[in-house]
Amino acid sequence: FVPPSPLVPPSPRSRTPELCSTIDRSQVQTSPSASGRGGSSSDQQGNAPIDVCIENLGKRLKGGPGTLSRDEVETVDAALRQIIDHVESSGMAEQNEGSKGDDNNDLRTAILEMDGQRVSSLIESGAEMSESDSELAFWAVVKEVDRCEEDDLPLPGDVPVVLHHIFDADLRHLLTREKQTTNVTCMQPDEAVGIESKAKRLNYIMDDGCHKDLPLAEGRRCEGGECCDKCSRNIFPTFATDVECNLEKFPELSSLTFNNLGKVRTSTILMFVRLIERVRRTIAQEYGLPLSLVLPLQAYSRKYVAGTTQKGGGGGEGDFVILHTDEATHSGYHYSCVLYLSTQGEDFEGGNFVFNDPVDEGDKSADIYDEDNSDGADMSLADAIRLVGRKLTPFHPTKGVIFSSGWENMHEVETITSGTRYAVPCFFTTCPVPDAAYDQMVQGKPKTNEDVADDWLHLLLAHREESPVESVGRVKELLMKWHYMCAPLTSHN
Ligand SMILES: O=C(O)CCC(=O)C(=O)O
Ligand SMILES: [Fe+2]
Repeated sequence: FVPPSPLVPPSPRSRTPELCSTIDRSQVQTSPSASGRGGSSSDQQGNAPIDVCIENLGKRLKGGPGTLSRDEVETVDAALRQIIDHVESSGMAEQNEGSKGDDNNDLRTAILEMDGQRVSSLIESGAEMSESDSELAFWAVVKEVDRCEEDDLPLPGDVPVVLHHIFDADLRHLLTREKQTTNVTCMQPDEAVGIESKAKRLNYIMDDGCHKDLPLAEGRRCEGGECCDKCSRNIFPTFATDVECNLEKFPELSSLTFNNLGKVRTSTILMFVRLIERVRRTIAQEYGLPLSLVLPLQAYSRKYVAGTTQKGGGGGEGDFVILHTDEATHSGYHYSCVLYLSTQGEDFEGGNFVFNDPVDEGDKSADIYDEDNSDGADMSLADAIRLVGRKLTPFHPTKGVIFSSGWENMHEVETITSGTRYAVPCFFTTCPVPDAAYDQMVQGKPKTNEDVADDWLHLLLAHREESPVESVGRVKELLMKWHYMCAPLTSHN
């Protein structure tokens, strides 16, 4: 099978209109070949491309995702590519950065030499890893891991140190990108007594179609964890770059589980962990939780194929996901995320991710099934039963959505009508790991960077064939040690 290639034009992200205005506009021309996508509408309209680009960026900032037509996106894309080329070729970025440029050269040298201590001291004294530095560092780590494997050497402590700086930089970069947050009231099942409530709770357990009818009460349930009392939905149109999710570059991303890493290349394993760690840090930041308290419980690639039926529970191929609540699937799931590896409208059609909420009392116009509403009258009976009294908030899967896992965030995936859709659902808990669990491990909590490197090797990067029992034990240890592996020694407790 040929993995779909993400073809979305890079989004403006940190390329701000201010940057556009610092360069000589006369030098920036839209050439159709620059984007490889042919002429843009700006050519046809006869406008100066840079002005059209700024205008379109303004429109996008005001109106949010989906505001721009494909032609407008292409105009922005083509102009931005020109600007980036121009800035890079004239060395302008380096000049503007002044002495920081020297620091960054030192930083890049230290990264390429895999000198973790030097990277740390440069960063402590003010050097910053840019997006291109973190890419450089990522590939330097991949090379180092592969070299050690080839030469049968232990992994040096510098490897996790450099990885921690990449993770720090990733979050810093993400915080400058677009995020759309909707706050919602935390919800949990209402434990009310009474025959009617009991009957509804039983229906909810027995019949997936009755999920929406479960009586709810305000507040978080969060068994055993320390979730914050703020529930929300956060959409990140540029949570990851196209390159980071590229299935040609990281082919095994399309079917990855931590349980089966024996034949997965180092770069894919590291990119997967990097993305999950970015999610973990974003959750800690968004919900004001200590990072050590947020641990992944599950993360895997999920493939949806149009026209197929899901075999077995969770994760099996299929073409939709029924309305559900993640915390109902597992009481330890407190925060959820879905990352998208393929693009709606290019790799597949349909397949919206949809938040599905009860209609507020008195807001009949939001009800999808309204008898006075002609659309409702055209609905099949099955859809009418499914949708009566509900308000749907679909979003076109872009790069990532992060939300609290409780009943305030019931959601579903609409049927994929054509193509293949790849997603990475991941679920995080705030349940603390009891200290006794580490005492039972062959190597308990890591104490030095070399110990941390050893855990990276044995729990993720060893490329070992293993039995199902071994892999279950390894993944359990990996998840329990996640924070110790992904955050510097100073943040261990
Ligand atoms: O693929 C998606 O968009 C959502 C998947 C999901 O909700 C889940 O796996 O729990
Ligand atoms: Fe879900």
